[in-house]
Amino acid sequence: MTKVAPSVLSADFSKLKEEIDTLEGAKWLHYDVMDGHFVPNISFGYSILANVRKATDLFLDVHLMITDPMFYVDEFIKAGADMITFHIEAMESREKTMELINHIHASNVQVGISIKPGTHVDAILPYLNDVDMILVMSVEPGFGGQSFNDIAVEKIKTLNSLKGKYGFIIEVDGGINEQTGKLCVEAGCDVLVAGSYVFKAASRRDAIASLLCE
Ligand SMILES: O=C(CO)[C@@H](O)[C@H](O)COP(=O)(O)O
Repeated sequence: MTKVAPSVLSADFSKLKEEIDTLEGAKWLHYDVMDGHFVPNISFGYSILANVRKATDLFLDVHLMITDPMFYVDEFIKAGADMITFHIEAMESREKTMELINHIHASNVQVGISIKPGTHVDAILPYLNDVDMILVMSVEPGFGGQSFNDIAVEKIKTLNSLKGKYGFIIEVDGGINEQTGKLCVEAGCDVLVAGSYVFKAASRRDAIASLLCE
């Protein structure tokens, strides 16, 4: 069954708990961390994540769009992340990448690796046996409300053909709505991140339900 992970980046931060409580039907919450360096935007960090953790039992899917994930990762683990996804483009070597994956797993937190639209799937093939999730970005990371780039669909198809062998799941993020979500699910995607489509909907429950339909 497809999972929907509403992206809290599109919520009204002045009433975060109330906003999270409207997400009926979702089991995951996507939490975008932006450092103003890896991406040209700044969002929120681990202190707010700790408050989000207190406010909800949803699975906290933390997406680190930051230059130095190893430096900050323990803070996000302490704050209550259930899954931590970092970008392959932020990593300088295979050794450092494996060190980060093993470090996160040692704290019993799941690990994802993300690729930007311009990064080929080949970049993450060496890690498929070691991670729980691959996050395919369908927009350039940094901002909500952008249009879906269908380069993601081909990547999802490629990854889907390898899923059975390795056991990871596939998530897509950026420009997801009923139509683009359907394309991704048909290609083999397991988790749909949706920001503006859910938070701007007249009925958030209906928006989430429309993504859950297979
Ligand atoms: O990571 C990001 C943007 O960098 C996303 O999680 C966005 O928050 C998704 O927003 P929509 O494209 O669904 O509005």
